Amino acid sequence: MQHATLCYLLRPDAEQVLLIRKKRGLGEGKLVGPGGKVEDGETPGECVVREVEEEIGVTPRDPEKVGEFRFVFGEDPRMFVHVFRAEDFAGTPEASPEADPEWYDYDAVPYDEMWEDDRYWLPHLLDGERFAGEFVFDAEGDELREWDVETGVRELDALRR
Ligand SMILES: Nc1nc2c([nH]c(=O)n2[C@H]2C[C@H](O)[C@@H](COP(=O)(O)OP(=O)(O)OP(=O)(O)O)O2)c(=O)[nH]1
Repeated sequence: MQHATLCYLLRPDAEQVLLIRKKRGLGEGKLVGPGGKVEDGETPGECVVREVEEEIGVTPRDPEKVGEFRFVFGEDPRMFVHVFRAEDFAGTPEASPEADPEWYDYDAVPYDEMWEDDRYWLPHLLDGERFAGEFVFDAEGDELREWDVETGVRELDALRR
C-alpha cells in the first residue's frame, strides 16, 4: 500500500492549527495538513519534514507521530497515512505552487471544506490524543461509507500488521 504523511503545525497557546488549501494532487481544493507520499528509502519522519519544507517552506522540529489511518476507496486500499504534530518549526509559512497556508482557531476549523473523515480524528489530535482509524469511501472517493477510530492508542503502526 502507498504510504503518506500529514503534518499539523500547532500554536498551542493561541489554540491555532495551520492548514493548507491543496492546489494539486489527491484532495485538490480541500483544506488539509501539509504532507505527501513517502518515497522509496525514506521513513515517514523524513518524509513529513521534506513535504512540509516543499509545500510551505518551513522546517518542523521534532514532529511527533500521533496517529495513523488507512484510507480505502471501494475495495482498493489507497493510502496508509502517518499523522504528525509539531509545535516548533523554523521559518514562516509561505504559499507554494502546491499549497496556500493559513492559521485556524481550534474551534473554527472548517470541517466541511476538508476530507469527510477529518472531523472524526483531527479533534483528537487537537486535544493531544493519539489515534488510529480506518475510513472506507465509495470507489470514487466522494462519500465516506464506513469508519472506525480508536483513541488513546499507545502503540502506533498497529494497523500495518
Ligand atoms: N486530511 C486528509 N489527508 C488525506 C486523507 N487521505 C489522504 O491520502 N490524505 C493525504 C495524505 C497525503 O498527504 C496526501 C496524498 O498524497 P498526494 O498524492 O496528494 O501527495 P502529493 O500531492 O504531495 O504528491 P507527491 O508530491 O508526494 O507526489 O493526501 C484524508 O482522508 N484526510
